[in-house]
Amino acid sequence: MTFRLDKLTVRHLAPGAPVALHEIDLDVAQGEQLAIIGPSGAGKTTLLSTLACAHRPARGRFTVFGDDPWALAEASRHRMRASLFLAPQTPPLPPRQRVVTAVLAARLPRWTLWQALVSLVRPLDPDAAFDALERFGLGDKLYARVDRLSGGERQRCALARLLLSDAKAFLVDEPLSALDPALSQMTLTTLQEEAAARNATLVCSLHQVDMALANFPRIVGLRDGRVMFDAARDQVSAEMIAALYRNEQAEAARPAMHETPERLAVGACF
Ligand SMILES: Nc1ncnc2c1ncn2[C@@H]1O[C@H](COP(=O)(O)OP(=O)(O)OP(=O)(O)O)[C@@H](O)[C@H]1O
Repeated sequence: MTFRLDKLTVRHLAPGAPVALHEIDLDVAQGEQLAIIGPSGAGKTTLLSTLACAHRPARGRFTVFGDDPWALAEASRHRMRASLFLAPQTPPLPPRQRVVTAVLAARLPRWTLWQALVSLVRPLDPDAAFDALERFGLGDKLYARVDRLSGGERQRCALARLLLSDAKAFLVDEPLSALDPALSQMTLTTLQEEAAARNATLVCSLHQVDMALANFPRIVGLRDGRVMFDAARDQVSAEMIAALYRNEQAEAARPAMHETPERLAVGACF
């Protein structure tokens, strides 16, 4: 089992921040691939960073590869984190770095300090970086500067890092937000093929419900920090999706579209 969450509650540290995840139950087996969907603010990013051991839960039980990360010594937790690759929505890549160096940074945990320093000046394995970039259609950007990449190129550059990591679980936050449909499909296919090839677990948050349903066997719907459903994709109905994305505030503010004759008549009288 990669992740086991039992009634997990997570609160952000900011003063007055509301609970971001409420009593989440979630088991994810090693090698499983699932998509997390839900409206903005549902808690998708918080869930992914909790799985990456970046947020200490407030309550509940949480294990990663069978261990509670927050019961481990810091050094052991750090080693555990090296098996978890979190790809944030906005990747924190050094802007002035060359793409090749940024991608090879995935190898840092395996390198000595000397190798890391040498690679900053003369990249140690540019062929590996090229191969990883090429799988995301970015081979021609190998020696470009990170701050000259488009938003979508930067996102894929960060995902190319994932291919060079030793991670056993990929936690990918909205990887398609800056990509056109063809690149979106290529990106998901590459992530899924890599995960399957090394039996890594893939948890991916997506705003594109159609892409989630077309590509992932298991779908978790999050709303207001709660799991609304956790189902095989063929069990996810249009009604479940509509309920997940129902915008209560907008509905309350919108005037009724189809007034009944009685209500119209009453309105006309007063
Ligand atoms: N650093 C933070 N401090 C305080 N509250 C936060 C912080 N980050 C997120 N939140 C709050 O936690 C809740 C969940 O946010 P989160 O970013 O996990 O949602 P999301 O589903 O990923 O949203 P989106 O689809 O817009 O990226 C929201 O109410 C958000 O305002």
